[in-house]
Amino acid sequence: MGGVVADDRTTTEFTSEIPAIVTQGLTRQFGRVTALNKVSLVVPSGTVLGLLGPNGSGKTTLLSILAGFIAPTAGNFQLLGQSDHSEALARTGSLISRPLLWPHLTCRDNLRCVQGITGGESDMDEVDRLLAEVGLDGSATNRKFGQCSTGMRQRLGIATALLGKPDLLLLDEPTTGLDPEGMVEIRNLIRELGNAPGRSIIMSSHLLHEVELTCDHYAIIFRGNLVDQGPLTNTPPPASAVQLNTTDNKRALDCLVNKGWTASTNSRDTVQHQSLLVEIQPGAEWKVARDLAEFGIYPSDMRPSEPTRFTGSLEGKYLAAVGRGEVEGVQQE
Ligand SMILES: Nc1ncnc2c1ncn2[C@@H]1O[C@H](COP(=O)(O)OP(=O)(O)OP(=O)(O)O)[C@@H](O)[C@H]1O
Repeated sequence: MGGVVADDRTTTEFTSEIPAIVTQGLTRQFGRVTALNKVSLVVPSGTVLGLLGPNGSGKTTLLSILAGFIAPTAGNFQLLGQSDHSEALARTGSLISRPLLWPHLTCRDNLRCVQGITGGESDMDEVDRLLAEVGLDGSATNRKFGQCSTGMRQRLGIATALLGKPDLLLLDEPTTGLDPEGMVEIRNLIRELGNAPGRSIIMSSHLLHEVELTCDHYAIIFRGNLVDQGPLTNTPPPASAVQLNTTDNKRALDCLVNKGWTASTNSRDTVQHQSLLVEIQPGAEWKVARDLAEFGIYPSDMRPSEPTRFTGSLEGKYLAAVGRGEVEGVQQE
């Protein structure tokens, strides 16, 4: 696979103070369905942000609004620091659905056609550079699109998004439908693309580990609501966790969070159903019990939790955010 052409400067030097994207109260109705509900998201410049959420949570809707394909019902957003999006959209590349190109044309001719359609001059240097960048150089260049594998088609789709050297890339589930090897290749490609100076990327995914492997920021969207966002740090998992139940888990969760505990509903708990999971240091169960007792809440059941349920990981953040959404009754209207 060809590498991304980058100069000596580091990404950090290019990281602008101006975020790549700022949305304020972004809302989109489809009839009675609220696909997106007052989403206020910040994507720092120069980052690769993973937009996580279960099926139907609003990821495609958000990306489609940012790409200028559909309008929000309410709210607004700045793209590359600009509220007037036309200029910023010229610096934005997107791959929102599967690439639908011409099956009887080669990869090279397909890319050249898209270059023409999107207003670029015929620039074969750019076409060949992009084919190399996404790993479609060599014999792949002249393969007909209809004879390409799903992974190759996806690469060509990404190449179309890269036309015009965009500063911002919007990729909707770029690894969906690929075999494991193809997934790894596309993830590596996205990481490489994200290393280009000043470039920001949002990729949606419903795979936690994919976002962990590929991205440096995350945002979690649940039933149209943004429930968490932040940087992805490689913090080691906490030493321990405890699972507990009370007569009012919703109130107990609020109390624990107020007391500074990292706690969530344990949605993997198929036995106790919606018990709580609290991140603790070994032997600190008594502190949790003490803090709950302050609110007159007494755990009916406390037990050590499996290590995979630790809440410091992205999985923990996801379960906590989705758990909060469920506890708070986040709904699609
Ligand atoms: N054009 C449309 N007309 C009606 N409802 C729509 C339309 N587009 C999306 N929706 C609804 O909006 C909600 C969010 O859909 P969206 O496709 O944005 O979610 P998603 O997170 O991208 O899901 P997936 O991972 O399955 O692609 C869903 O309830 C969906 O049915």
